[in-house]
Amino acid sequence: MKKKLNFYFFIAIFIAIYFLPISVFAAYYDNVKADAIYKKIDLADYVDQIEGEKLLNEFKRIIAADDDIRQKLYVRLYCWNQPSTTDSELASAIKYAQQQLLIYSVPYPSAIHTDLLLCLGYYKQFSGQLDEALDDLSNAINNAYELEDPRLIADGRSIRGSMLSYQGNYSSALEDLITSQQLYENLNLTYWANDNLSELAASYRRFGDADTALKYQIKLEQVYLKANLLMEADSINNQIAFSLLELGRIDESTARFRQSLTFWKTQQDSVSIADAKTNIAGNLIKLNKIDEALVLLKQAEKELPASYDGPHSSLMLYLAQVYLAKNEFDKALEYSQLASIDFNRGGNQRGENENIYIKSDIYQAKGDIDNALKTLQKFIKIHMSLDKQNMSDRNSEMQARFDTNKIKTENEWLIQRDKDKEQQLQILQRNENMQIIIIILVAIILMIVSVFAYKQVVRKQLFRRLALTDELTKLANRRDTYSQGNYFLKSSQQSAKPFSIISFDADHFKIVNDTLGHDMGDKVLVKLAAISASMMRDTDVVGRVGGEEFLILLPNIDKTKAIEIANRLVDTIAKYDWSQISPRLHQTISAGVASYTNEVELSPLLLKADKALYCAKAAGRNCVKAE
Ligand SMILES: Nc1nc2c(ncn2[C@@H]2O[C@H](COP(=O)(O)OP(=O)(O)OP(=O)(O)O)[C@@H](O)[C@H]2O)c(=O)[nH]1
Repeated sequence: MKKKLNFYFFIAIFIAIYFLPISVFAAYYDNVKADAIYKKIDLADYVDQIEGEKLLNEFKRIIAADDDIRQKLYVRLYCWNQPSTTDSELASAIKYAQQQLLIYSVPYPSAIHTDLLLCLGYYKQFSGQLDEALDDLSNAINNAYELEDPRLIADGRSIRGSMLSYQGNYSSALEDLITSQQLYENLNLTYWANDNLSELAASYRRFGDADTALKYQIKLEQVYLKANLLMEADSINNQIAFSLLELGRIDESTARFRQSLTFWKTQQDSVSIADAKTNIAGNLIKLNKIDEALVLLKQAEKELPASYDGPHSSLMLYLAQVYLAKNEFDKALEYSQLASIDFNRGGNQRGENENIYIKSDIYQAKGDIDNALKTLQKFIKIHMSLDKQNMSDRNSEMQARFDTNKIKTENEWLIQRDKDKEQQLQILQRNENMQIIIIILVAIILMIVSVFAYKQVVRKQLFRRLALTDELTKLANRRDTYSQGNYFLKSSQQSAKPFSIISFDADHFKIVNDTLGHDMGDKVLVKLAAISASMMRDTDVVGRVGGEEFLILLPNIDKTKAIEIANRLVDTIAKYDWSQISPRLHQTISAGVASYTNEVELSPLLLKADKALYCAKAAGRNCVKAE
């Protein structure tokens, strides 16, 4: 029993020590994997949205619930990777960002809070909440500067720059986009540097510098095609088409829009197909192919959701133009009104002014001179203010171009600060790794020590057993038998329960040795031991106390019962088929029984048993006598 307990104890220690490093290892491995996934998502290093979602789910699955740092990274990634095509998707994306902002409001500012604020502003601009979006983005950028976090500054200024550029606020847009461009390049974030460059190029185009835009765009298209980034390549292909259009190269522009239509047909993306058809139709209108344009626009109208206010505003404007050309003035006016809604929602002043101009044409064609004049006056007013802004933008653009040295110095300082922080983080990470290695080493040492300790205990137990066992018969030896006999005697003294012993001895054993040899004599002794041990209870002790003398200890057995047991043993041995050992062998034993009366020690009881055994021998052997 004790032996078993020891064994289980060591097994338990072994398992604990064995599994401790395994769990530490598993956690460490998961973290390494999670960090690699994070990097992949952060660098946009995946083929499409589906792969992106899979990566995000895998990241969530493997990070531990109590891993605060990675859980925060998950919230940030999740915020940016929500679906945002429809109005309801946009609303739920905004809601998620707002809820998380409340959760992570302390400490302020923090990287997660800043990133969530950027995320919120990003979605708000697409849902038409332009002023709020600008506030959120600007606050986030201020926080990013306070945190001296160049990546967040770059993200914030890139998003704000794109938004301002779309709205026609070129000077601020260029300042933002040039800053973010340098930061992305310094941080070696190639994907985002290219993405930002495409916005920068679009800004030049909108600003009237389509040549510069085209130069950047053609280069970018090569980069994307080489990297097999087909979505990005298509996006830049569209930008190139717009630049070509602005440069009056309408056929080349149309060919590129058609190329985009083919691409989206293979992708079976109905919204993007509708967008491509709208763009082609816009070019067809310029070529006066009105009917052809109308077919495409009607197809697009069925698929393009109004929440896509950019492409949708163009669709509405083109439909207004087409119906004007077809002299269907009411319809033209209706679409012009819808275009106004889109342009105002997206804050696109340039677009809205173009729409106002067309509206004035519609009124004029309708013969409504009053409204035609009013609308035209409105157009001139806005046009002049835009022109003024354009002038100031041009000055600012010059300034922005000359200011790049200042921006560069500021950015370099930021990057250096970021590198310092990165170094500190690496040191911390190294320390963490060291701790894990130490835990593993200590566990291995403990494992080795416990294996040795276990072996030592097993060996000790073996020695103990050998010291108390008779080598030939494997019975308890004389020392052990007497020691256990003393113990039973003491128990009987205390409990007043009976205790008996049987001393037995092989009859004429000398003759067996002399005639059959000592080896055969040994076999007889082993058999006698086996027969007697098999006939006793587990609580009895059978020991070999001399050459061919044995002693049986019978706790809780009185004299009558002991005599009965002794007789049964003598009979069994006498009846045993000894010819199995040697043909003419017939072995018997004589036994003496003694029971505890009031002996203080074992020796008087042994003496009594020996006396009885002597009597049995004297009585002719093969019998039992009791004292
Ligand atoms: N084979 C073998 N013989 C042993 C061993 N120990 C003692 N003996 C022998 O046992 C014999 C004991 O002989 P005795 O004491 O004369 O008694 P006996 O011949 O059995 O005659 P009774 O006891 O009077 O019936 C001796 O010949 C011992 O050598 C042993 O371990 N192996």
